[in-house]
Amino acid sequence: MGTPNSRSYMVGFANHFASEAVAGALPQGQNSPQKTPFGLYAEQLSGTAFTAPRKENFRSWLYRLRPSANHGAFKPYGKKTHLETAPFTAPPSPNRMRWNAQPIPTEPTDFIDGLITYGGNGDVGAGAGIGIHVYACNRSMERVFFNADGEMLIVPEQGELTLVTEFGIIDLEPQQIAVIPRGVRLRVELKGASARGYICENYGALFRLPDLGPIGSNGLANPRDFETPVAAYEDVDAPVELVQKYQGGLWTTMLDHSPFDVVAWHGNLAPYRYDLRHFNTINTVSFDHPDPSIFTVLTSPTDTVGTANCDFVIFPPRWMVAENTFRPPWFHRNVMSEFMGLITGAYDAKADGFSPGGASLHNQMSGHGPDQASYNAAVNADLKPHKQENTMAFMFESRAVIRTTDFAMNSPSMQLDYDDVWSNFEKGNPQA
Ligand SMILES: O=C(O)Cc1cc(O)ccc1O
Ligand SMILES: [Fe+2]
Repeated sequence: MGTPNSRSYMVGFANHFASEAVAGALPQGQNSPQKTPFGLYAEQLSGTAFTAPRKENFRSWLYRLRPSANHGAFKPYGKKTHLETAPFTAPPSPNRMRWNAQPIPTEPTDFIDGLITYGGNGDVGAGAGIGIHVYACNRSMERVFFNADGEMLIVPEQGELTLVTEFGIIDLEPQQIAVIPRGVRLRVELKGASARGYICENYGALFRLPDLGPIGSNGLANPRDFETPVAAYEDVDAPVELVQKYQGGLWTTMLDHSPFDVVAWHGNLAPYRYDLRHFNTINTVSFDHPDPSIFTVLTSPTDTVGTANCDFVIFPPRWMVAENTFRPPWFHRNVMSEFMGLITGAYDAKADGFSPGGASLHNQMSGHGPDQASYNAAVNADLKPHKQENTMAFMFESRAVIRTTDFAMNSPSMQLDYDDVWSNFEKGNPQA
């Protein structure tokens, strides 16, 4: 399949965009005229209920060569994968967990077959919670995928990708992220020999920018740094497999044409990418280590104000200037559950053992914080301004406990001695 070459983006977050790959393809002044330009098929794609309040309402109109209804029955995918979906039924573990990176497969493996679920929470059927996956693959997809269960936040750690979508084409590299809305057809192509990264599958409310409160009207992830591709389409009449994830199961059917046949579209539901290096980091210039919510890039809220279905939080390069302060993350026990990954470099709370492609899970109320080497270095540090460089860690933080899969629990990459990073701290001495 040939990939069209156009690579242009429109900027802004949740904008109402309009884009046409062929001039005149978008109907003017209405969505579904009796006869559309060029005989294209008008189709609405809804990301929220028709009746969602206007500021929460996301939908787009697509104008395509064929209706996407033009397909046969889906059959169960058949092949065994490591993909799982909430509700996760294994008893949740109170233990802290950490994993080394998953190896790149040796067998030919594309993005679909390279998905490995670590865990998640909530219930896909109820539209709440998240699934947490890693992808590790060594082949471009020669088929098409869509996820009916939720939007996908893709966080590459290794390897550049081309994301061919119904809305256009996104180039994606480590330190950038992309969000693919629920249902949007996707072909993940590799630019190099392999690729690896993380995925947060969001069954709940759509990701959005967090409120800024007293920070004001600018800062953190700025809306203009989000990029949505312009319309680009394939006119290919050849068989192609279409795989969907539906209520946790994978299903497959054959199409006789490329589903990337959207010539024009308009609306506010569309894939986007964001470069984490554009994050405008806000932090203390006086003392103490603030809560990590200052690093929130995107949030999926719940009905309980301030209590997220998922916060996507990053730990970007930044100046550390706090005076008379223990600068790394403190010891803490959190009501929210924390899944972390590392895109590059080292993380300031973990001197070693947490490596790029690796992961950690600190579930609700589990005590965690700096390891001993990080602690000792921080209490003895000369507190001059210090630039924390070459680092990019992230966290998927969620209101509900993250239940792990059997695969994650039994993976050889799991570090069975993780508890030891906190076992040898010297006792405090109030008598001293
Ligand atoms: O546990 C972690 O490393 C993530 C984290 C970072 C931080 O700066 C404060 C709290 C927190 O949970
Ligand atoms: Fe934490």
